[in-house]
Amino acid sequence: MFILVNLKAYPCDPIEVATAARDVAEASGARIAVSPQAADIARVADTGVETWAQHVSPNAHGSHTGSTLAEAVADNGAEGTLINHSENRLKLADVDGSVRAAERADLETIVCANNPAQVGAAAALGPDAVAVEPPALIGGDVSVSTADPGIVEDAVAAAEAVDEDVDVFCGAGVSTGEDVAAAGDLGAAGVLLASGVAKADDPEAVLEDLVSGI
Ligand SMILES: O=C(CO)COP(=O)(O)O
Repeated sequence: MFILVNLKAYPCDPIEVATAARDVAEASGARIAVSPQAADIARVADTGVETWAQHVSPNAHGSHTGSTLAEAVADNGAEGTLINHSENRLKLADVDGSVRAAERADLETIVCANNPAQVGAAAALGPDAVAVEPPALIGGDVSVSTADPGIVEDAVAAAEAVDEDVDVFCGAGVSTGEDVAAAGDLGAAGVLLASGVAKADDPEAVLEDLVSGI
């Protein structure tokens, strides 16, 4: 199970989370990555933790003010990128363009989707993985794997029907090792989470609990 911590725009210390994630990953052998604000990618990557961007734009080099260039995040240490999110919704054509931009820059890709139908559409674009995250459960206390296990199973089936090589992650409300174990039992290859770590008083303790569920 891959644990990807999306820091969104939370007011946490990205370096504190990154060093905790690095240490827990090293001690446990688990794969843990941190996805900070774009401006923090280089210093988060400097800690040695696996670092992901939260977004890349569909465009390549050129006259694109305000874009987040895939090549730029890769040059600054990102190894992968999230694409699309319930909180940053893209048109399908832009999801496609961002997956292609990430491929050009050798970034691994996870496309986020709200439901199994979107998972199928996203899987057709050939990312490395898709993540199903029901918007109503994002930021809540109950994990998707407990509140709506069927949506995870349906997402796994939807992706498999389109492309067996596309992994499925789940996210929303994940905060414990039990949540991670339940997600794995439902067929997820990893979890995407945010508030459980970004808002924690002790991010390292939460990460240690999370890896106990792998
Ligand atoms: O949106 C999410 C990760 O991308 C999930 O957020 P929470 O873990 O805060 O529910």
